[in-house]
Amino acid sequence: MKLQQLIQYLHRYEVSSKVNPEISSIVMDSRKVSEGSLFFCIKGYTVDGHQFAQEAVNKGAVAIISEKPLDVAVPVIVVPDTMRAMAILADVFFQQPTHKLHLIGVTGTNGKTTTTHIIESIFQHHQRKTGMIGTIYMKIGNKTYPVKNTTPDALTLQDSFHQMVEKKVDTVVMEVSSHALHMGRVYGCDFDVAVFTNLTQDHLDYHKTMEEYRYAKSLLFSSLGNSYNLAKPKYAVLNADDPASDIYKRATAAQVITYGINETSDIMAKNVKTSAKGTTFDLVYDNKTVPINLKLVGQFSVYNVLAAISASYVSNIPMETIIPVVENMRGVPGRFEAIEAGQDFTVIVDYAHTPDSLENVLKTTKQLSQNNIYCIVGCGGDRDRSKRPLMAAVAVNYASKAIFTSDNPRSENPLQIFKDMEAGVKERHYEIVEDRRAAIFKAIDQAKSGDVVLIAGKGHETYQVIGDKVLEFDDRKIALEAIQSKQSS
Ligand SMILES: CC(=O)N[C@H]1[C@@H](OP(=O)(O)OP(=O)(O)OC[C@H]2O[C@@H](n3ccc(=O)[nH]c3=O)[C@H](O)[C@@H]2O)O[C@H](CO)[C@@H](O)[C@@H]1O[C@H](C)C(=O)N[C@@H](C)C(=O)N[C@H](CCC(=O)O)C(=O)O
Ligand SMILES: Nc1ncnc2c1ncn2[C@@H]1O[C@H](COP(=O)(O)OP(=O)(O)OP(=O)(O)O)[C@@H](O)[C@H]1O
Ligand SMILES: N[C@H](CCC[C@H](N)C(=O)O)C(=O)O
Ligand SMILES: [Mg+2]
Repeated sequence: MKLQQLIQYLHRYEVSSKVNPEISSIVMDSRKVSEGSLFFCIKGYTVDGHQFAQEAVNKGAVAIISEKPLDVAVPVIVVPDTMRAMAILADVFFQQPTHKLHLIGVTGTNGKTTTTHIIESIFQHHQRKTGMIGTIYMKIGNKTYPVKNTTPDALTLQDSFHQMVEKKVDTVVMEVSSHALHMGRVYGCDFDVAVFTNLTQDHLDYHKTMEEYRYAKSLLFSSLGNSYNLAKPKYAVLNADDPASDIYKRATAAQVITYGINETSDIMAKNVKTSAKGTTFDLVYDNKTVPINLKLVGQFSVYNVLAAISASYVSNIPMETIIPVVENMRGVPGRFEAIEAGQDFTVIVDYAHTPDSLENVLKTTKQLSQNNIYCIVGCGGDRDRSKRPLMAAVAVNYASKAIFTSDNPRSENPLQIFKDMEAGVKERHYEIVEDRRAAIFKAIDQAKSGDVVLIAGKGHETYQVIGDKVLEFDDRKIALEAIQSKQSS
């Protein structure tokens, strides 16, 4: 595509030259520039990408998109906001891939990764070729690709959609984080179905207030089509039991379908019964009632399943296809994942890293065992500090033995993170073991028959970030080592 053809999609810009080179790639990282690239200067949180313009030109960039005039030997297109320009041009450059896909976006504080996996599985069983983008990986069919963010920047995102279209994917299900909505990473995405899981405290380091956080999530619903198109109707799938849904309902012009357990909703679960073996409920929809038998445990799983059922049902997948898939779902990596090596106590690795998710998981754990519950928990550094005392309080309230340990301390001193956690706990019913491996070994060593050890916070993560070091670390492997070491001693 030629430069001048591409930039005509920008609303407001000034271009320093009429030169019209062919654009071979669009890039936001100077280290990835090659001959023929169009380079976007992005003011980041760490550095200002404008300082890499010359380096980009040296590497072969044939034009630069910038927020100020630059003294370089290639055309400079000055725009008010390079991030916005990048999202618009990425959509155009990759030939508006989301118009060719059935795109389902899932937002909410907890349950996005789990819900997207259930939706993916339903569509796959309906013989659809799927793509998935989220916290754990990007997937095309069953092939996985590593990711840096839950919802990637607009360039990576549109490039991924383009690759999916090339590989004949017809349906994409993706997690849409509040950061992404707020930063405009999903501008240009033509969502067909937007799903809301729930809203509880997280990310106040970034959004500052719950109102701002709630507002960021509303952007997914307000971006759904404003005029009704019979051939491609848009749907907002909302959790009737979460008060934020009232706001999202008003934010969207799309058809609204609700799901829930307590409030009357279009797709409802009644008579929910949870046990260690699974969960049963009556699925009530369209004046029908169908008994459901899940292998997934915990009431929170019912919500994720209802959200996935609703998103699939409005996408015209018959319930006869949907129901057996949800009944056979065995879970998602690092989400309530049991580590089994023949021991007589239960070890669960889970990604709970918010007060609400930790509470949900601990409640579920308590239903599974009358014996001691060990909870190993930490809080990530350089993230919402105000959730730390709340998470600590939840751990101490629900567990028989809480062990505070390091999660990803990042640039923070772990001792300061423990201090923030301890502020939420009145009595000292907890222990601090800074080294996560030692904490896991300690709990597993002490666990007796029938006890449960919950290792919370890192789930599928295979690393631990301490300072600027990214060290290999996988809760699941360490837990297995600890169980085996106990068995052989
Ligand atoms: C705060 C934040 O969101 N930061 C994102 C941001 O990084 P940044 O602003 O630090 O970038 P930067 O390093 O300052 O670089 C600025 C620009 O200069 C460029 N550059 C940089 C160096 C160089 O040599 N040459 C060069 O051109 C960079 O490519 C970039 O375009 O842009 C990067 C590229 O898109 C993101 O990967 C990065 O996410 C970081 C890793 C992050 O941790 N983000 C979190 C807060 C986040 O977004 N989380 C949500 C999930 C939350 C949840 O679900 O719980 C998510 O969607 O992942
Ligand atoms: N519907 C739910 N409500 C509350 N907690 C949940 C729910 N579903 C899962 N959880 C808990 O939250 C944790 C994270 O779940 P999941 O990874 O699906 O959420 P996510 O929204 O993708 O999180 P992230 O924002 O970090 O990507 C799980 O390990 C579990 O402890
Ligand atoms: N997407 C979440 C992941 C948190 C995972 C937890 N292990 C941590 O490092 O805090 C975040 O960036 O806040
Ligand atoms: Mg996720």
